[in-house]
Amino acid sequence: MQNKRNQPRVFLLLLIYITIGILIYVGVNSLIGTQNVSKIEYSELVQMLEDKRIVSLEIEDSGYARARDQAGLYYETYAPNLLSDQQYVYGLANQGIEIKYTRSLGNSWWISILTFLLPVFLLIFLFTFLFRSSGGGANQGMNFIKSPAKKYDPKKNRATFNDVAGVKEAKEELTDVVKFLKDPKIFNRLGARMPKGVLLVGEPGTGKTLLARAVAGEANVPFFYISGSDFVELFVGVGAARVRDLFNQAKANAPAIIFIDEIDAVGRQRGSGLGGGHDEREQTLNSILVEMDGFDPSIGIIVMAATNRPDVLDKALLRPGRFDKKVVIDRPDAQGRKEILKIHFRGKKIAPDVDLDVLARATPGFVGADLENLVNEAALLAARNGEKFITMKDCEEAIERVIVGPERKTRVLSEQEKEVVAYHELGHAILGISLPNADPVHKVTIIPRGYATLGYTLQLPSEDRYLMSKSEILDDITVMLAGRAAEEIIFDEITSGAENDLKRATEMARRMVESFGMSEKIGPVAWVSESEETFLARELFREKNYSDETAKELDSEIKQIINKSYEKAKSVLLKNKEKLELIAQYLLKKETITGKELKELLKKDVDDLEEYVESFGVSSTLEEERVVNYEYLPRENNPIERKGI
Ligand SMILES: Nc1ncnc2c1ncn2[C@@H]1O[C@H](COP(=O)(O)OP(=O)(O)OP(=O)(O)O)[C@@H](O)[C@H]1O
Ligand SMILES: [Zn+2]
Repeated sequence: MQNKRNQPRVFLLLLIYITIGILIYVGVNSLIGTQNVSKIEYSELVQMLEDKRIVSLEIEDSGYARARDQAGLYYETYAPNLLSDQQYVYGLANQGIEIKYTRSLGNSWWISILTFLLPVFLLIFLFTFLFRSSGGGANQGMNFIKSPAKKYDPKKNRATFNDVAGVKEAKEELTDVVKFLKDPKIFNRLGARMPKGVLLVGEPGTGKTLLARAVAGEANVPFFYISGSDFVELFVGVGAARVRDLFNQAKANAPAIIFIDEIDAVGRQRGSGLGGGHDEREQTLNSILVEMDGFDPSIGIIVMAATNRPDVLDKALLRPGRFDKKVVIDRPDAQGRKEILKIHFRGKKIAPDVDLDVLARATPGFVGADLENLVNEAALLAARNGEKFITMKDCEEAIERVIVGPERKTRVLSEQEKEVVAYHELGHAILGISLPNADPVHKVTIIPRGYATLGYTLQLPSEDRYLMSKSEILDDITVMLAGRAAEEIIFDEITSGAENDLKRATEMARRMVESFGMSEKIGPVAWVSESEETFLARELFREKNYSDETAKELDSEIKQIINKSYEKAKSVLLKNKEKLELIAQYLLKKETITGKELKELLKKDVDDLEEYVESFGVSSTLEEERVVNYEYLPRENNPIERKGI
C-alpha cells in the first residue's frame, strides 16, 4: 500500500545534487570565463596585434587564443598556428605582450560534466558508506535512515475489538496479548512468558492490520506500523538501520506494538532469491532477528507481523522467542460476514428492506475488505440514484460490482453449486467421523478459497504417523471417495468436482497393491522397483518388471479396492441419508461446521436434528436484525414514518 515510498526521496536528493552541480558550473563559468569575451576572426586579432592594442595573450592547447586589450576587453578566436609558430609568438613577446600558454578543459562539454559529476558521485558514495556504518541510525540526524514507520496514537483513530468482526477465535487468542500490554509487570511477576512476536496469517483483506490496530487500541498503547516492502530500499544497509530505528522508537514508547505488514517481503527464506544473494533483504531480516532477540520482553513490546505466505518465511523467524505464536485469520463465515456488514453499515442510512442475512448468504468467500467495499459501492449507488437510503437493490448491485472488481481472487458460487459442494464435503466429513481408522475431522466448510477449492474438509491426524496400517489406508481411501458418493446418492448425477479426490484415492490404492504388498490376492510383493517409485518415473519409462498378465492382475486389484471403498462410502451415507440432507441444509446456512459439532449433530436422532436445523438462524434473528437495522437510522429519517419509500 505504501511501499516504495522512500525510493523517490533518494532520487530527489540525487536530482538536487545534480541541479546544484549544474548551476554552480554554469554560474562560475559565465562569471569568470566567457563574460566579456567577444568572438573575433583571426585576421582581426592579427590586426589588433599589429596595432599594438593587445596587452596579453592566452593561448590554449586546444588552439583557442584569448586576447586582452588596453581597455581590459577580451577577444577570442581560433588560432592554432600560435601553437606551432614559435617564431611569431616569440616576436610578440618581444614586443612586450604578455604570453600565457594554458591547458584547456572548457571546450569539451562531456569533460566538464564529468568534472562536476565526479564529486557528486563521491558524495553519494560517502552517504551510502555513512548509512552502513551509522550505528543507532536515529540519532545521526540523517533523515532518511529514520524509519518510515507510522505511529498511531491510541487516543486518535482508535480501533477496538468492536471494529473487527467474524474473527472470534483470533480475538480470543489475542486477549492475552492485550492483558500483557496493559500491565507487563504483572505478567513478569507471575513468571508467565509472553510471546515476543505474533504472526497473523490470513489472506489479503481479512483484517490482519485492523486486528493488530485493535489490539493496540484495546490495550491503549501506541502502534507502529511499517510494511515489509518499505524496507526494500535503494541502498544496502538502509533497511537494517530502519529496523533498529523502529525498535528504538517503540522502546522509547513502550508498552507498544510494532506491526510489520507483508513480512514475507523481507522474511523470505534466506538465499532463495533468484540470481543469488539479496543482500539488502537479508540484512534487514537479520536485523529484525537481532532486534527481536535483543529486547527484554518485560518492557512490554509485542511485534506483530502479517503475511499470507507463511510457507515462504525463513525458519529463523518462527523460532521460539521470535514469531512463535501464530494466529490464523480465516475468511469469515456467513455469521461473521453479517457482523462485518453490520460494522460497516454503522452510521449509514439504510432502508428497511435491506436484509443482512440475505446479503451475508450471497457473499461466500468475501473477506472483510470486500464487504467494506460492498457497503461503499452500495452507498455510492444510492447517492447516484438520488435515494435517501441504501436499498437492497443497491446492495445487490454492489455485490456484483465487487465480484467483477479487479481485486477479488475468488469466485462466488451459484446456489446450486453451493448445494453440490455442501453434500460433497459432508460426504467426506461424515465418513471421516464414522470410520474408526480415519483421521479426525477438524472442520467442514463451503467457503471457497481461491479459484481452485470450492470447499474443503480438514482432517488432522491425531498424532504424527510414520506407519500406516492397511485399515487406516483403506479408511482414508473411503473418505476420499465419499464426496463423489454423496453427490451420486443425492443428485443421482455426478460432477467434475471429485477429480482430485479420485486421483489421490487411486494413487493410494496403487501404492497399496504395488509397493506395500497389501493385496491379499497378490501377496506381499513389491512390484515397483526403487527407481520407478515416483509417479513421474513410471510415466516416463513405462517399463515394467512384471508381465502383462501381472499388470492386468494389479489393475484389477486396484479397481477392486476403489470399488469396494466406494460402495462402503455409499452404504454409510445411505444409512444416514436423512441426516445428511438435514445437516447439508445446516451447512449451507452456516458454511462452516467444526468436527466436534458435526459429531454431536450426527448423534441426534432425525427428529431432533430436523428441529435443530430448522430453528437455526430463522425468525428470531431476523426480527432482531430488523430492530438493529432501524437503529442505524437517525430518528427523523426513519422510513417507518416516511411513507412511500
Ligand atoms: N474482520 C473485519 N471486520 C471488520 N472490517 C474488516 C474486517 N476485515 C477487514 N475489514 C475491513 O477491510 C479493511 C482492510 O483490512 P486490512 O487492511 O486490515 O486487511 P489485511 O488483512 O491487513 O489486508 P492486507 O494483507 O491487504 O494488508 C479494513 O480497514 C476494514 O475496514
Ligand atoms: Zn472432495
